[in-house]
Amino acid sequence: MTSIGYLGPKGTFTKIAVDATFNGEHKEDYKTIPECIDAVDSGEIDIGVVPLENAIEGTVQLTIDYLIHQVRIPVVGEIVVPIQMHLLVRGNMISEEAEIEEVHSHSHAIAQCQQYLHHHFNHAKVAVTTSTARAAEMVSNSDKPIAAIGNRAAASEYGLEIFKENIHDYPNNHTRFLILSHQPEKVNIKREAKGEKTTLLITLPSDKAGALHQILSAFAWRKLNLSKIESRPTKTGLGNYFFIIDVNQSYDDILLPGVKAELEALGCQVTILGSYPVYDIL
Ligand SMILES: O=C(O)C(=O)Cc1ccccc1
Repeated sequence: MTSIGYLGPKGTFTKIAVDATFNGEHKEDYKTIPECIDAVDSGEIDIGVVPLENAIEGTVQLTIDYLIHQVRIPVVGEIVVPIQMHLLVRGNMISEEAEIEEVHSHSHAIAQCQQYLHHHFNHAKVAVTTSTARAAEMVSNSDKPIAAIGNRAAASEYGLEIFKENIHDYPNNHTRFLILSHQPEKVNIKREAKGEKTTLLITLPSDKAGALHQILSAFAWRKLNLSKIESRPTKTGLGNYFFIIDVNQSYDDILLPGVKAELEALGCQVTILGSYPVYDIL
């Protein structure tokens, strides 16, 4: 049976992405994103699902950096999930905000509720956990007046109450999750894809004026639509960057190989991180 690893425990947003995309496969939770990625790389599991980018907070640096610098696993799919953050507490324990002494969650969840926390919980200690569901689990095991930021599935998984709904600072909140696998033939998804993407990792030749402009023109004159461009440090010194570019189409036989050849002729290094379908959970 195909096994799928995810950032756990049960009740994370990642688990919501997995449940909405895969059928009855064996699902294995991991405590951290690197542990999940390592497990795919070593073959302990067939497929891994990890968060990549949130509409409010941006890229999950841990995921992208781990995939660039530590472990290269092809991206075989993307899942886009709507995100609603709630404040979760143990039942019958808390009647007003002022009683809550600590708020726990994943750093990305805390960042998505920054304004809310600033206005309502300046009195409280805010603490980072490995995931939102881990925070919910901690709250359920504690007899202190503390709260977690997480989703409705975590509230029911750990028997918590929703003290305040929808505390994320901006309404159109979505997260992109990556499906990673060395064995694309094992990826069996129960949804229709809504499109295709290709993600490229590009290293520029050093100190060449106009290099980024030339890179972008290679896409532009072929009318290739880009949905994201981001720079990340190469970690070799200040001012050295990779560019990560998402193109809104699959790696075809003509256009994208043409871009790759053109960029290599300019002295760039080009790596294809994946060409994959996109699934939207609505
Ligand atoms: O901690 C979780 O529930 C995750 O899956 C990571 C995450 C955190 C915040 C928004 C989306 C995903």
